[in-house]
Amino acid sequence: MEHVITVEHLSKTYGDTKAVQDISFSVKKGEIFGIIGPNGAGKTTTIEMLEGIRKPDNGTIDVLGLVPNKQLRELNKRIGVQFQATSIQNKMKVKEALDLFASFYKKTTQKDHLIELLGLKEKLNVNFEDLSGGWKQRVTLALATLHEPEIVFLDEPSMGLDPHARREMWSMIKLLKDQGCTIVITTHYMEEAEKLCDRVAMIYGGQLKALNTPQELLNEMSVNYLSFESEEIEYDYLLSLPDVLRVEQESNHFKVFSDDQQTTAYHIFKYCHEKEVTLNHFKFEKGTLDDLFVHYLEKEQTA
Ligand SMILES: Nc1ncnc2c1ncn2[C@@H]1O[C@H](COP(=O)(O)OP(=O)(O)OP(=O)(O)O)[C@@H](O)[C@H]1O
Repeated sequence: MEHVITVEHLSKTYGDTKAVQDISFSVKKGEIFGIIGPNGAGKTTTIEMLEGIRKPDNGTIDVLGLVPNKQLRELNKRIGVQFQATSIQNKMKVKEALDLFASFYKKTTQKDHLIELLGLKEKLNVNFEDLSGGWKQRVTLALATLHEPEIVFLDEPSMGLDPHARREMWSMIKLLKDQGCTIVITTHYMEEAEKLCDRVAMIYGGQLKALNTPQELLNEMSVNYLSFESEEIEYDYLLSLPDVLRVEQESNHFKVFSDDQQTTAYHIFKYCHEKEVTLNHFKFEKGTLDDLFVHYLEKEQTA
């Protein structure tokens, strides 16, 4: 598989803040690659170094055979960067914004196709300020892709969107992928990473903590759990059971993470039967990247 981005030992410090520390990864041609992590993890710093906007302190970056911060003009012909909605004039009509951005590039044969693809036709004469958040994001996505870039960089593209608009944004991004575009996206919405990305790099405190497909990450980490409510069962008892990795308790609601859910469930039911303890809403739950993330954060805090 061809790699379009290769990053080796990348670091960036602001004063005392180590924003990115010794990160290495590669992005494959045609994939949706997610950089995920909580606020302040180093996602924006990382993606902006790939875009050539920020200069790394250490390490190397190769994007389409170019060094981003040194060959920015060449790079900008081949990559697309989604601008923040705030960088577009409010009184500008959608059509005017598309025409303006198209004038920056030689190759903009995509314009009509994008209008069609992103469903922008009905909004062409609407002022940017009068669009909803979801439509604004569609427009900025179109502006980023007018020149048929090989890679598109999206920094938190569904930030502030309602769940419906967010799903629509995912469909748009998948359409771009279907056209052969490679997409690098930062997000702190774990559901977005799980549903949209082919592979995700999980960063926290500027460090790369994990890199894999969302499914493999979940498989590796045993984040499936038993969920139930009980007034009488004890946290320490649950934690003492064989195969149990950890237990989360919020008042009478328990999540029991186990290497062997069937055996753990058997022990819990047997105990409850013998002690006449009542369990409610017992379920076998599938873990999500959210659970994986909490797991990582807790590991960090106890380390
Ligand atoms: N220009 C800057 N000057 C000083 N510190 C900065 C600068 N940019 C980012 N930082 C700090 O570097 C760290 C990483 O920030 P960054 O914006 O890359 O993280 P992020 O994961 O994108 O977070 P968010 O989701 O909140 O934007 C944070 O501690 C942040 O405060």
